[in-house]
Amino acid sequence: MQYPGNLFVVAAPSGAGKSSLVKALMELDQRVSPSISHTTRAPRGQEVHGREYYFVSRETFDQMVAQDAFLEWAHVHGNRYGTSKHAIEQRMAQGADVVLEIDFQGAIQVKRIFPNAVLIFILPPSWEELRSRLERRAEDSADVIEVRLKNAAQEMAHAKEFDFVIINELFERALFDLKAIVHAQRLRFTAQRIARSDTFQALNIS
Ligand SMILES: Nc1nc2c(ncn2[C@@H]2O[C@H](COP(=O)(O)OP(=O)(O)O)[C@@H](O)[C@H]2O)c(=O)[nH]1
Ligand SMILES: Nc1ncnc2c1ncn2[C@@H]1O[C@H](COP(=O)(O)OP(=O)(O)O)[C@@H](O)[C@H]1O
Repeated sequence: MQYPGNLFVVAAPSGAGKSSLVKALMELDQRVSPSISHTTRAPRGQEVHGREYYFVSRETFDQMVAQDAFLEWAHVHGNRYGTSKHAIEQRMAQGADVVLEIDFQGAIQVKRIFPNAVLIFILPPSWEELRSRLERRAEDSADVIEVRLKNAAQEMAHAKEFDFVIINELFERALFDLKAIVHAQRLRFTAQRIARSDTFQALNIS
């Protein structure tokens, strides 16, 4: 499937820093817009329905699955998460760059539908640091943190299926890497458009 904007998919084990990095990217770059997923997980302290996620019941989620409303969806850490077609289609049709913050299963589904999607995996610098970030974030119970750490190894085994891997040790350095990937993709996209169209004419370049 072709689309006029760029699609970036960011995945990482819980606590590696993907939400912080994506948020910082969007503050610096107004051309990137987020996709708001649906989830059956309960909201955390500061989360707002329609901002971080659409928090829905399992029944509503299953109904949406039955209606084919999701581009992709997956079971993650005991809950369901999905990208609704509605969340991204309009912005993509307008040519916006959209960033999906989803798990590796979703990322692989998206790449099948949109082969030009850029898959970016964020790794923590160490296991100790991953655990201490989850603990310092102080949003999840000890049980939930253990489930997330247990799932992290399996998630990280899929990093090799991604186009880019960023190690989020120093935050500013990782943000620089993420900006560089977005920038490089835009340049590649321009080259692809020129290769398949009369872009020289459209730009008035003779
Ligand atoms: N497949 C899929 N995964 C999602 C979606 N939205 C969020 N996720 C992933 O679900 C996992 C859990 O997300 P969340 O509960 O917000 O916890 P966090 O990873 O600690 O921020 C993360 O790997 C998210 O990237 C989605 O729409 N589809
Ligand atoms: N490079 C970093 N160094 C130290 N702490 C970080 C770094 N990146 C993110 N964090 C912190 O780690 C915690 C987890 O980050 P978050 O973005 O919520 O991760 P994720 O979305 O991958 O679960 C947050 O408290 C965040 O402020």
